[in-house]
Amino acid sequence: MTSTPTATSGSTASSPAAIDPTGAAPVPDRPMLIGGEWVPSLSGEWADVVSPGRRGVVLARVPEGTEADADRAVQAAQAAFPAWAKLHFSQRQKALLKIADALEARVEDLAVLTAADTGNALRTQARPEANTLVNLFRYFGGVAGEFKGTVLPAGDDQLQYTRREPLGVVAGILPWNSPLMIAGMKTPAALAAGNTLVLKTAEDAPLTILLLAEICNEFLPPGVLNVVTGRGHVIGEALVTHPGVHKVSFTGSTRVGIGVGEKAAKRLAHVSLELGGKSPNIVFPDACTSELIDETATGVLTAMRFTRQGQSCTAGSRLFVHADVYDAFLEKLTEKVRALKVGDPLDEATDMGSIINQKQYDQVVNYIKDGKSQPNVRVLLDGEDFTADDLDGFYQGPTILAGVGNDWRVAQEEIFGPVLVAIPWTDRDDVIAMANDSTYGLAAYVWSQDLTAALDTANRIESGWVQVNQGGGQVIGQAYGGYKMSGIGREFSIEGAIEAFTQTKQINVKLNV
Ligand SMILES: NC(=O)C1=CN([C@@H]2O[C@H](COP(=O)(O)OP(=O)(O)OC[C@H]3O[C@@H](n4cnc5c(N)ncnc54)[C@H](OP(=O)(O)O)[C@@H]3O)[C@@H](O)[C@H]2O)C=CC1
Ligand SMILES: CCCCCC/C=C/C(=O)O
Repeated sequence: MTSTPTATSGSTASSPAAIDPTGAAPVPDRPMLIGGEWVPSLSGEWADVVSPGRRGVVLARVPEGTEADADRAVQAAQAAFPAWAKLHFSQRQKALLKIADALEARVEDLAVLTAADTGNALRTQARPEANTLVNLFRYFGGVAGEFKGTVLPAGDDQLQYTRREPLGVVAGILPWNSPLMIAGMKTPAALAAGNTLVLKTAEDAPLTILLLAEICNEFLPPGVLNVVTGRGHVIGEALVTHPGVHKVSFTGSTRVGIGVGEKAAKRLAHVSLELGGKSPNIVFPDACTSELIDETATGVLTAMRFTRQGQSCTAGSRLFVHADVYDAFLEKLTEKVRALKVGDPLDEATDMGSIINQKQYDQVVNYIKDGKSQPNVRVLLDGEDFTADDLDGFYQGPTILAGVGNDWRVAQEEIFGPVLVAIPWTDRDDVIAMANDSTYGLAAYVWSQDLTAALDTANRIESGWVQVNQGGGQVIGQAYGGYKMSGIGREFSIEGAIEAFTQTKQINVKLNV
C-alpha cells in the first residue's frame, strides 16, 4: 500500500520541504496533496502562512487552492474509492496502525509545527494534541472491523442482513484552533469505514495538516487521502457543493456551519456539523471547601481552556458560582489564572501562547471593552493590561469579569478568547435555567461532591457533553458533538463514526432450504 509521491513540474516537490518553526530558514513552498502527488494550485497562486506567535515570521507558502483544485482532489478521491472501499477491513486497519506508529515517531515534529502554526503553547497544548492524534489513529485503526452490520433472525430460509457501507468521498473541513485533534477525529474514522477523503485546512493553520498528510501518504494508495489549502469561501465552498462529495464533515463556527448545512441540504449530501459553544461551568458550594477549593479552581481553569487562549469550542466560558462561595472562589481562581505565563508558544515554560491572528485579537479586545462598559461589572483580571515586552505576536493576558448578567453579550456570544465571565447563583433550578439560556449546547462542567445534585444537574443541562468534577477529561471513544446551535452529529467515538461515515444497506435473501 505504499505509494511514493512523484515529482511534478514548477514549484512542486517529490517530498515537501521541511519547515523551520522559528522561520530562520528560507521560506519553503508547501504544496497540497492530490492523488498522491505534491502540487501547487492550478492558478499558480500562493499564500503566506504567518506564525501567530512571531508576527514577522512567514513559515511557508501554501497554494491558494480554487474550485478547479477542489475538483481534481475530488476526482482523485473518487478514483481511489472503489479499491479502498472493497478491501478487507484488516488491510485498512493495517495501514492506519502503521500510520499511528509513523505519527508517533514524528510526534515532536508535529507538536512543534503545531505550536508555530497555531500559536498554541508547545507544552500545554500542542504536544498533548499531537499525542491525541496518534491515539485517534490507533483507536480507529483498532476498531476498523466494527463498521459492521447486523443479521435478523428471520428463519432458516431467509438471510436478512445489513451492511454498513462507506459513503464515498468525504470532505473534511477543519478550523485553526486544534487542527490535529480535529483532523484526527475525521481522518482515521472516515478511512477505516472505507471512504476516501479530501481535507481542507484552515487558512490560518495549514502546515501541521500538510505534515500529517506527508506521513499518511507513505502508507495509503494515491487519492485515498487528499489535502487542499485555500480560502473557505472558495475551495471550501467548492467542496461542499461538489456533486462528487457524498459527505461533508465540518468543524468550525456556527455562522459558517449553517451555510455549509444549507448548501449540503440542497443536494442531499450527508453532513455533520461540529460548531461553536458558550459552555456553562457550575460551581456548587461543597466543591469549595478548604480541602477542595484549590482543585476546583484548577479544574475550572482547565475547563475554560485558558492555556489555549480560550480558543476552544468546549471552553467553559460562563462561570456560575454559588453566592455563598462566590468571592472566595473567584479570588482563588484569579490567583491561579494570574500565574499563567503568557509567551512564545515554542518556549517550554509558556502556559498560554498567542491568539491566532489580528482579527481574532481585535474581536477579543472588543468583547472585553464591551464587558467592562457594563454597569457594576468587576474586572478581576484584565487582558488589556498585558504587555508583551519583547514578544511580537497576538499576545493577550486572561480576563475575568465578575458580576456579569447572563444576558450580556459577553455571556451569550462565543468570544473564542481568554475571557471568563462569572455569574452568581443561589438556587439549583435557577442556575440550570441560566445555563440552558443559550443558543449553544456543546459542553458543560459541574462541580459538586453531592453526586445526586451533580447528576441531576448534568441530566438537565442541554449540552452534548457534560463533565462532573473535571475540566479536561476527554476520552477517545466517547461521544462528542453538540445540542442546539452547537451542531449535528457525533464524532470521536466508534458509534458516532459509524453514523457519520457509513450508510446502511438492507439485503434480504430467500434461501432454498
Ligand atoms: N464543535 C467543535 O468541535 C469545534 C468548533 N469550533 C468552532 O470553530 C470556530 C473557530 O474556527 P474558525 O476556523 O474561525 O471557523 P470558521 O467557521 O471560520 O472556519 C472553519 C473552516 O471552514 C472554512 N470555511 C469558511 N467559509 C466557508 C464556506 N463558505 N464554505 C466552506 N468552508 C468554509 C474555513 O476556511 P478558512 O480558514 O479559509 O476561512 C475553515 O477551514 C469557533 O466558532 C469554534 O467554536 C472549533 C473547534 C472545535
Ligand atoms: C471528546 C472531546 C473532543 C474534543 C475535540 C475537539 C475540541 C475542540 C476544542 O476544544 O476546541
